[in-house]
Amino acid sequence: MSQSLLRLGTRNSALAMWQAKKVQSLLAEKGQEVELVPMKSEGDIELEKPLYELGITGIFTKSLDLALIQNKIDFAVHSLKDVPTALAHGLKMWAVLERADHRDVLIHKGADFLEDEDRPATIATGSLRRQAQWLHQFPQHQVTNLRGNVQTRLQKLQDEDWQGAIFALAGLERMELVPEKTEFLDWMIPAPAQGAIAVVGRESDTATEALLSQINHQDTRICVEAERRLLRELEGGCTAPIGAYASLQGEEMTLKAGLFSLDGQEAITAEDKVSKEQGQDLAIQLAKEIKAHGGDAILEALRNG
Ligand SMILES: NCc1[nH]cc(CCC(=O)O)c1CC(=O)O
Repeated sequence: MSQSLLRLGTRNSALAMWQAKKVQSLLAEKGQEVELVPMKSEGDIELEKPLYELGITGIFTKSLDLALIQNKIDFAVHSLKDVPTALAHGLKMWAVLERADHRDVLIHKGADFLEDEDRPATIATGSLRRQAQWLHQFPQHQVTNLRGNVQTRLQKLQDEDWQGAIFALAGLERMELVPEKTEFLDWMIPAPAQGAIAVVGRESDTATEALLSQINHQDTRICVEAERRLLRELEGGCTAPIGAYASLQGEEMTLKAGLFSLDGQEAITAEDKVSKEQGQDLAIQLAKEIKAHGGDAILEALRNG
C-alpha cells in the first residue's frame, strides 16, 4: 500500500528534526519512503517577550499548516502539545505515536535548596503552567522567564545565577541531554499531550491517511484526546496554566487535571477514572468540576490579563 515519495514537513529545530526522523523511520519499516521538508517556524524566531504575552496561539504550527493547505507537503509532524486544540480547516490528525515520558523535570545545580523552606531561589521557565505549579509548591521562590530550544535553555541555565530550570523530560531524552542533576517532578501535572508526537494531514487525502494510520498508537491517542478535550472545554490556549494527564490501567482510564492561578496561590485539581471508551465524557465532567470550584474566576482573570 505504499505511495511514491511522500513529503514530511517539520520545523527545523533539532528536536523537531529528531521527531520527523522518528516518523520517517517508522514509515520506512512499513516500506514507505519519505522526504523531509524542514521549515523555519514563527515560534522559533527570537522574540523579546514570552509567547504568552503575545497572545498568539498556534505559532509553532502556522507555517506547516500553510504548507499543507498549499500542497507543498503531504503531512506535518509536531509535538502534539504545541498543536492548538482546533486544527485549521481541512486538516486532520492522522496519527499519534506512542507517548514518551510525560513528566516535567527540574534541571538544577544542586538540589539542597529544595529542602530548605526559607531559602529563596530563582527557577526559570517560559511556561505559565510550570510557573504556577512551581509557585504553588514553593511560594518562597521566584520564577523567571526562559525561552528557546532545549540546547539554548540548558546553556542559559549554566550562564545565569538561577538554581534550576524546568523541562519536558521527553525533549531532553530525544536530544540525549538529560543531565545528572535532574529532579523528576512527579507532582507536576504535565501539559496536555506532553511527550506525544502527532502527524497532521489533509482531510481530503484519505489514501495517505490510511497509510499513516499504520503508525498510530491507539492507547496514546485515546489518552491525549481526553487531555486535549479537557483543555478545549476550559477554553485555554496552548499557553494557559492548565495541566492534564490521562493514563490507562487495562481497560480503565485515569484522568487528572489542574487549573492554576499565575501566582500559584490557587490550584484547582480534579481526578477520576472511567472505562477508556468514556475518556471524552470524563474530560467534560472534570472541566465542569474545575470551573465550578473556582476555575471560572481564574479563567476570567486570565482573559483580562
Ligand atoms: N514548548 C516547547 C516544547 N514542545 C515540545 C517539547 C518537548 C516534547 C514534548 O513535551 O512533547 C518542548 C520542550 C519543553 O517543553 O521543555
